[in-house]
Amino acid sequence: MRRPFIAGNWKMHGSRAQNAELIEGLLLGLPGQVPVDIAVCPPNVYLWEVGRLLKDSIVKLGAQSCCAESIGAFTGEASAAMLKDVGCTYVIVGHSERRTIYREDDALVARKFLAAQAQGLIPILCVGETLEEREKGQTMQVVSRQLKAVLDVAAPGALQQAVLAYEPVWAIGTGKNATPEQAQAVHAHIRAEVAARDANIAARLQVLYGGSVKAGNAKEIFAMPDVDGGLIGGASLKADEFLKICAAAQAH
Ligand SMILES: O=C[C@H](O)COP(=O)(O)O
Repeated sequence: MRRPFIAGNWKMHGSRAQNAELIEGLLLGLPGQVPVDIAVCPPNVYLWEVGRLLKDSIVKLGAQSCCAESIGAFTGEASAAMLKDVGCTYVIVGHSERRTIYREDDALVARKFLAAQAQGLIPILCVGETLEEREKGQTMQVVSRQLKAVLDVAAPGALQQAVLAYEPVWAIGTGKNATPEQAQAVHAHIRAEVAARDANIAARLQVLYGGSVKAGNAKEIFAMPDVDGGLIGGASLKADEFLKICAAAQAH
C-alpha cells in the first residue's frame, strides 16, 4: 500500500510574515502523526527559516528546483548540496514553469534529477503535456519521452528514492483540473512505463497529480487507484485549504 503524499509548491509567493502565519496554521491543524507524507516547497530565500519553523514537525521541506552543477560560477543558482544543507528532503525537478519559461529541456531535467539524488535529496519529477499536445493526442507520448530522458541516465532502482508528478500544463493555475479519469489514465500509463523496467518499484512509486487541485475536488482525484496525492500550487498558500487537501488524501 502506498502512502499518500501532499506537497505544496509555493512558487514565487510569500514573505517572512506570511510564511510564519501559514506554517503556524498548518502545524496547529496537524496532529503529531498522520498517514500522509506532507511537504512544503517555499522559494529558496525562505528555505532556512521555514525549515526552522517546521522543526520536529511531520511536514518536510522541499525546494522548487536545483542546479544541475555541483559548485562554481553559476550566478543565481543553488546546488543540491546547498538545499540539503539547509534542511531540504525533496526538490522539484522539471516543473513545467521551469521547462517553459526557463527553457529547461529533458536532458537538463535529467541532470538535475541526478544531481539531487547524488546529494540524498528526493526529486519530485514533473511530467505533463501542453493543451496543444493533448489535443493532438500526444499526451502519453510526451509523458513517456519526459520520463525516459531520466530513466535512461539514472541508475537502475533510482525511482526507489523519487516521486513522480503528473501535471498537465493546461490545468496549472487555470482552475481547470484534469478529470479524475483523465488523471488516472496518465498515472496508469506512467506506472506501466516504470513497471516495464521494474515492477516492484512501480508498485511502490508515489505518483502525484498537480493542476488546480483544491479542497473541493481533491477527494475525487485522490480516489483514483494510481493517484497517490497531489502537488499543490495555489491552494497550498492557505493553511485551511491545504489541510483539507491533506485530509482528503488521508481519507483515500
Ligand atoms: O506545482 C504545482 C502545480 O503547478 C499546480 O499548480 P496549481 O495548483 O496552482 O494549479
